[in-house]
Amino acid sequence: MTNDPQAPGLPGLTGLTFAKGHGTGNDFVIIADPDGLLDMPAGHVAALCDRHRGIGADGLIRAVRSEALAEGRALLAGEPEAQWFMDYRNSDGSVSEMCGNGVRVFVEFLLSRKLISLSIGQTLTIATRGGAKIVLRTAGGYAVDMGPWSFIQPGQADARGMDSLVTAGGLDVARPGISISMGNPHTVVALAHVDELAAADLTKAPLVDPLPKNGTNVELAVPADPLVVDGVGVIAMRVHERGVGETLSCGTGACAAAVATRFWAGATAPDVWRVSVPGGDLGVRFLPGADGTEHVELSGPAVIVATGTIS
Ligand SMILES: N[C@@H](CCC[C@H](N)C(=O)O)C(=O)O
Repeated sequence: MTNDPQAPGLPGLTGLTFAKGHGTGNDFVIIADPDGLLDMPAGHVAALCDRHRGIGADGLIRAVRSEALAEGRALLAGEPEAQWFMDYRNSDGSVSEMCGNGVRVFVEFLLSRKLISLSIGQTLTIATRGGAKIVLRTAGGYAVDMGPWSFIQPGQADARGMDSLVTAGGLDVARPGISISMGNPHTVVALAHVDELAAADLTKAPLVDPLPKNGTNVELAVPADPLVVDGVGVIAMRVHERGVGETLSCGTGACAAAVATRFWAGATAPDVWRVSVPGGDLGVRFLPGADGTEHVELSGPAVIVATGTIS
C-alpha cells in the first residue's frame, strides 16, 4: 500500500471486517485474524487509525491465536491457557508491549465475535508482548491482573525515585519525573493542582531527560487533597502516549500514576486507587501475586461501538 495521504480509501485492506471499541475513551480498531494471515505493516495501521482519512483510533488491536505467531508460541510454553494473543499497535504503527484499556476491549471483542465464552465472575488469560494477563469479567467491565510493576531507571533515581526531568508545554519549568514499567514504559510527573493539569499542552510530546531507552508515555498526575477518600486514593491524570499523542485515557498509565503516587505517599498509602482521566474513571488495586511479587490490578469498562467492512 502507499502512504500517500491523498490516496483514496485504504488500498490493500479492502474487505477486511473490523470493530471499533473503547475503554474510557481510549479507542481502538479491532481486527480478528485467528490464523495470523494478515500482514499489518506500520503504514496500514497508521492509515486505519487516521482520524480524517481512515476509521480513526488511538491504536489497532489484532486478535490472533497464540499458536499462529512466534511471540504467542513462545509465551504458550509457560502459559498454556493464553490461547489468544493481543497484537497491539499505536496509531503511528509502532508496536507496544501492553495496553491496559486495550486488553479489556480485546476480551469484549472476542466475546462479541463468539470466539470465547466468559461469564461474569470467570477469568481468561490473554497473551501480550508484556506477558500473560489474567482478565476477570465483572458486572461493570473487566479487572485485569497487570502483573508486577518496576522502576525503569533506578540507577539514576534520587531518594524520591525521581530519575528524569520532564519539560511539557504550558508548564513553567521542567518537573522531576519517575519512570515506571507496567510492561510498557511510563514517566509520571506530579503536579500540585488541577489548574496546572488543565494548563498543560500535550499536543507535543513532553521532553524527558534522560529518556528511557525504549521511549516513554508521560503521565501528568495531580494527587487529590485530601489524597484518600473513604480508604481510596484519588488522582487526576492526563497522558501523552508514545506513538499516539494525548489520549482520553491510558490504563497502563493509570497504573503507573497510582504506583508513583503511592510510592511518594509512603507506608500509610492505601492499596486501592481511583484514577480520573478525561475519558472517565479507572480503578487500580495493589495485591500480592501468586509469584510472590506485588501485582497491580486495573479495572474499568470496555465497549464495542460499531462493526464494519473496509470498502
Ligand atoms: N493506551 C494504552 C497504552 C498503549 C500503548 C502506549 N502508547 C505505548 O506505546 O506503550 C493503555 O491503556 O495502557
